[in-house]
Amino acid sequence: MTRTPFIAGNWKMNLDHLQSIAFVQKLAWSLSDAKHDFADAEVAVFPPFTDLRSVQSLISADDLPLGFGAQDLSQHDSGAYTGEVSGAFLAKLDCAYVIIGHSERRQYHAETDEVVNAKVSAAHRHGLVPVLCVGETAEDLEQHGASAVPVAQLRAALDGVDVSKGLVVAYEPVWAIGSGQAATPEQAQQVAAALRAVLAELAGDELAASTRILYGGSVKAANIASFLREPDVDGALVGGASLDIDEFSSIVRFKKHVGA
Ligand SMILES: O=C[C@H](O)COP(=O)(O)O
Repeated sequence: MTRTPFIAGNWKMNLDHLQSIAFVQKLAWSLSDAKHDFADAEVAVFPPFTDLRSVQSLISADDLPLGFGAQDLSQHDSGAYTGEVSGAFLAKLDCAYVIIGHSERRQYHAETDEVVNAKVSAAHRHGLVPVLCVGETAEDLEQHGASAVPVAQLRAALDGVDVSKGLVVAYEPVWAIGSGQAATPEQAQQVAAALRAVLAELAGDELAASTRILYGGSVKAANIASFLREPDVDGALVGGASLDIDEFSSIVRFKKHVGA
């Protein structure tokens, strides 16, 4: 089973819609450099909602080799939910992916496992592939080890969910996000393997073997190769470094062939 490596750039709350146009143009130019072969990696950016229309137009008009998605969606499809954005609207904008359950949503917006679960279903209703984030805090790590909380979050998020409708999992230890202190590749592998075992239990070996599991948390050009060498790590969800075109391009250029 071959899994195409996936490098995802989560811009978080950075770059307005005008900046996003210049950024995507420069990024596409940087990635088109023929000296570097990145053809085996799928690359996607996750801009703020307000940039999506601009990014969509640019990617489609210039046929750029970039995917894109949103950073969140509502668990509801429409109605009196002021400030929320429906998966239906994201699908209309050609989003392929949507990040769900990022630790910043869990922490600052009180998103529970139940809400995350409802959002995964909402994404599937609209044909979007969830990039489902799970990860332990420093306290969790100390008290329960690395895998327990991410595994529990994955089980809760997928309760009643048909994984065959599409899924990417992102393992992001909370303490590694934006800290400059990435997890070790060994820890990323250990947790990714535990997550894949849960996927096998819930959805069968074939789906587990074809589902991509990313690592996220202080990924940069200097450490991406060490993560991608691990057999169960299929790419990265990149935050800060995705806002630096040279750095992000260098990350993308580390390609990897997973499986056989
Ligand atoms: O979604 C991305 C993660 O939160 C990682 O962020 P970071 O690369 O800035 O540590």
